[in-house]
Amino acid sequence: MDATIRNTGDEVWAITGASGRIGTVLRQAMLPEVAHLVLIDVVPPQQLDARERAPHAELGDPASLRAALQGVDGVVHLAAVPDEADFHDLVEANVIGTYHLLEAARQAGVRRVLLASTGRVIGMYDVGERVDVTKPTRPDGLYAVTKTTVEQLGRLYAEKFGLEVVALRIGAFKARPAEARDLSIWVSHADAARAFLAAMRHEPITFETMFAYSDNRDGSVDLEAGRRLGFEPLDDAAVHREEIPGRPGPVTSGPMGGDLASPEFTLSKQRPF
Ligand SMILES: NC(=O)C1=CN([C@@H]2O[C@H](COP(=O)(O)OP(=O)(O)OC[C@H]3O[C@@H](n4cnc5c(N)ncnc54)[C@H](O)[C@@H]3O)[C@@H](O)[C@H]2O)C=CC1
Ligand SMILES: O=C(O)[C@H]1OC(=O)[C@H](O)[C@@H](O)[C@@H]1O
Repeated sequence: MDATIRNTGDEVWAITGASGRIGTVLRQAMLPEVAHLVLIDVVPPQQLDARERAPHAELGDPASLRAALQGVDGVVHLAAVPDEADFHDLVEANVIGTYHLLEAARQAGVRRVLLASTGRVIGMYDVGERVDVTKPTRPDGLYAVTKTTVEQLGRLYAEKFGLEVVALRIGAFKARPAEARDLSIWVSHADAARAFLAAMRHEPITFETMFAYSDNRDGSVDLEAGRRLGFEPLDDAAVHREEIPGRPGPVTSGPMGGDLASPEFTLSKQRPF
């Protein structure tokens, strides 16, 4: 099977969660690559370029998503509750919201959808284990459970309905690594942009899963799945080790999810019943 990099210059892409941390960075990286960008967020995106539009749409309203996705070739789906929270809220935004997004994309004739997953879907593996995308998920909390479902919704929409879907398991997205755990899970802004652009351009795609991490020398996820799609990360958290308060070494024991994998963290976010 010959791999090709698609020329996307005349395409229209949409970003959900466009006003958020990752959305703001991807918006800048993607605008030069396409004809138009459609920005979807409950927080209105600021300072629209002439080639950007921001229709009112939200995850809870599938008809609004379908209208916003008319004429769109590719979607980057970032909008979510992005961390541990009450399970009911996580399911509504991340599971039902992603179902609405995928179904709206199918109805609107979108070709490709990139889904934001997280490294926390493998957060119960011990640091030091080498994890590739073929290993079973071991979510470190209820947020991560909803993201494993996001991945499986993507697989279903690819295999049953013919959408091209890539699930990107994003690491800790920060301008610079800020704590010991980041030495293994950091993804720089530039590498995140490289990951999403590669996933959008590569063909052919049916359903793929990849890690969107920087090339951290202390990392323990296998980046080969992304490399096969053309993602070449260029940054390494260890280069910035001296800038991290306390100049820590890499974490050498415990779950990859760190403190986020503790029972207390998850329980503290749940509405009691
Ligand atoms: N920041 C990180 O280090 C990581 C993020 N991720 C995932 O990447 C994605 C983006 O994360 P961030 O940019 O950090 O989050 P963020 O919270 O900064 O941005 C999310 C955006 O989605 C919007 N949004 C939320 N609910 C919405 C709804 N119902 N309808 C429309 N828009 C809605 C919010 O207004 C916000 O602007 C999330 O799916 C998150 O789970 C995964 C791994 C690491
Ligand atoms: O594992 C982590 O630290 C990251 O995982 C995520 O999925 C979260 O969205 C992000 O806020 C965390 O920083």
